Parts: sequence; C-alpha cells; structure tokens
Amino acid sequence: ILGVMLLLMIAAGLGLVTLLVVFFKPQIRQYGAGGVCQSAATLNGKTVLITGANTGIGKETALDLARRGARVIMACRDVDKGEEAAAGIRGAYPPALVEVRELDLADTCSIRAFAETLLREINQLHVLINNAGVMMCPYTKTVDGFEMHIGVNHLGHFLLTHLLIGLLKRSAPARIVVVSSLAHNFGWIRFHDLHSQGSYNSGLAYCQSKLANVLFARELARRLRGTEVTVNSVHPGTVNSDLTRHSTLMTIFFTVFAMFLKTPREGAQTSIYCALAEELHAISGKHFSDCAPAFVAPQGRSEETARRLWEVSCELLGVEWD
Ligand SMILES: NC(=O)C1=CN([C@@H]2O[C@H](COP(=O)(O)OP(=O)(O)OC[C@H]3O[C@@H](n4cnc5c(N)ncnc54)[C@H](OP(=O)(O)O)[C@@H]3O)[C@@H](O)[C@H]2O)C=CC1
Ligand SMILES: CC1=C(/C=C/C(C)=C/C=C/C(C)=C/C=O)C(C)(C)CCC1
Repeated sequence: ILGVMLLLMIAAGLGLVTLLVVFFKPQIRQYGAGGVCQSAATLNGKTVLITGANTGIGKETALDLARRGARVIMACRDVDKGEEAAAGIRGAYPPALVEVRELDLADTCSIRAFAETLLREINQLHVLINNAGVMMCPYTKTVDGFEMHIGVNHLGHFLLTHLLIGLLKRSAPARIVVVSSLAHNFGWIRFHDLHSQGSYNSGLAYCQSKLANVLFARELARRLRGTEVTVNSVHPGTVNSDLTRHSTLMTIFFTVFAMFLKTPREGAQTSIYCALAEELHAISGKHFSDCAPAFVAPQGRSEETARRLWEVSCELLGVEWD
C-alpha cells in the first residue's frame, strides 16, 4: 500500500509540474528568451563577416544582419552546409546579400588562403563576428597540432583577426565581436600545458578556450585604442543548438529542457547588439550578455594573463602583432 501511495504521489507531483509548465509556458519562454536587441540600425552598404554561419547562433546572426541590408560573408568549413544555410536565408529574406566562403579554423593554411582571397576581392569590412566554436569534442588536434578547442575557438580566430585587422582599420568605424561564454568563469589558461597533452578534460578545454576569447577581446581592445575599431566579447546565453553534438548527456539535457533554453535566434541577440547598437560605438574591451554589460571572472580581467596569452598565441602561429 505504501509503495502504491508513493507511486501515486510521484505521479501527482509530475502531473502538477507538467500542468504548471503548460500553464506558464508563455512566461517561461519570455524569461528564457533573455535580452532582445532593440536597435533599428540598418547596415546598407556595410560588409559583415561571420564565422561558423551555417548553423545555430551564427546562421541567425547572418539572417538578422542580412535583413538590415548588410552584405554578409558566411565563413564555413563545409561549403555545402553553408550554401544550404544561405539558401534558407534567401528563402526567408529574398533580397539578402549573403555569400558563402570556405574557412576551416582548424587549419592555418585554410585561414591564410581564406584571408588572402578575401583581401583581394573586398575592400571594406565593417563587422567581424568570431562566432564559430567547438565544445567538448574528444581529444583531437588541428592540422597544425593545436588541441582542437584552443586551436579553433581561440588560435584560429586570433590568426583570422590578425590577417583582417588592416582591412578593418581601413574600413573604420568597424567592430569585432568575439563570441565567448559564461563558461569562461570555469576556465584558466594552462600555459604549462595549453594543448592538454599532460591531461585532457573536454569541458575544461572548452572553458579554457572561452576564457582565451575574453582575454583576447580585452587585449585587442587595448591595442586598438584610437583606431575606431572596437572589440567586445559576448555570452549568448544557453542556446539549444548543435554545440552539444559531442556530448550525448548534454544533448539529452538540452532536448528535455529545450523550453528553458534560448533558441538560436534568441542566442544571436547579443552578437547583433554588439555588432550594431548605436550606443556601443565607442565601447571596447567589454563583455556582454542579454544585450547588457556582463560580469567577467577575475581570471578574465588579468592584464598580465592577457598579454602572456597574446605573446604565446603569436609564437604558436608564427606571427608578429604589436
Ligand atoms: N549554444 C550555447 O549554449 C552556447 C554557445 N556559445 C558559443 O556560441 C558560438 C556558436 O555556437 P552555437 O551556434 O551554439 O553552436 P553550433 O554548433 O550550432 O555552431 C558552431 C559553428 O561553428 C562551426 N565550426 C566548428 N568548427 C569549425 C572549424 N574548424 N572551422 C570553421 N567553423 C567551425 C560549425 O560548423 P559545422 O556545422 O560545419 O560543424 C558551426 O557552424 C560558439 O563559439 C559557442 O562556443 C557560448 C555559450 C553558450
Ligand atoms: C543546470 C541547469 C541547466 C543547464 C545548464 C547548462 C547545461 C548550461 C550549459 C552551458 C553551455 C553549453 C555553455 C556554452 O558555452 C538548464 C538546462 C538551463 C536547466 C536549469 C538547470
């Protein structure tokens, strides 16, 4: 009897929770959606480059900026997936000026080839959105032997930005948006083992790379003072996207809790805000979430760590960037 009563109580509890969720669905969704970019700014005549634009947050950012009149270059490692996404964007907004170019951030030759062609073919770049990312993949190395998270999420974007910075300066006012994460709070830069050769934890490797994103944005902002090129980092929120593809547990979790998470369109709002909001025209080196300034962990505010990471990144990539 006790067992039956317990089962009945669990069933009643579950039923009540389901009822509450169904009843308060609009409120839950509104809260989950987070901040919305309220700017009505248009981008006619402006050129925007977004990495990892074939899916998730990147694709929704591309659609929004194309709707505002920008020429959007979608830099994707899989051109077929990119073309499919571009077709979707043109379907949703037929006048969209979107084009797909191949860029594999896990290969410095691909990054150099991409930048070389781009610099030959376009003479203005007003917004660069370093959006592409990989999370919790098994231990893998990039073509150049970097651990995949730090290689793609940080070093790949570092090199890309280095190669395009002249173009951005010539196009000023220009903006750089670095898509980081709340996960930077749980990361630290392991200078003694940046590529996790000693020990590897996929979650911590991701957190390290997202901390590197925050530090890179701050250090670059410092170096860009007086250029009219600004750079800010972003936490997009917890977004139901393909990012969890390497973790079955996370994928199940995200599917079950989908209603509480942001959709990719909602997750794109802070990137869009940092790319175009009028009030941010002179703001640089800051971190944003939900279209508002956000907390940065102490390890993300360390000037010394930022400088050291900059030097190590230059060394690993064989570039000089003062
Ligand atoms: N979703 C979330 O909850 C959060 C996301 N973020 C950040 O937001 C950004 C976008 O993620 P999200 O849209 O959610 O994830 P998705 O997995 O949906 O999109 C990631 C994009 O990055 C691309 N990418 C991965 N590796 C490479 C590479 N080597 N070269 C070029 N492109 C590559 C992917 O291409 P392909 O499809 O071909 O693999 C894809 O287009 C990431 O930087 C992520 O860290 C931050 C906090 C939370
Ligand atoms: C704990 C918890 C959740 C999980 C949060 C997770 C798993 C966040 C993942 C963040 C990521 C992927 C960041 C990427 O940079 C939910 C689902 C919101 C439901 C409420 C309780």
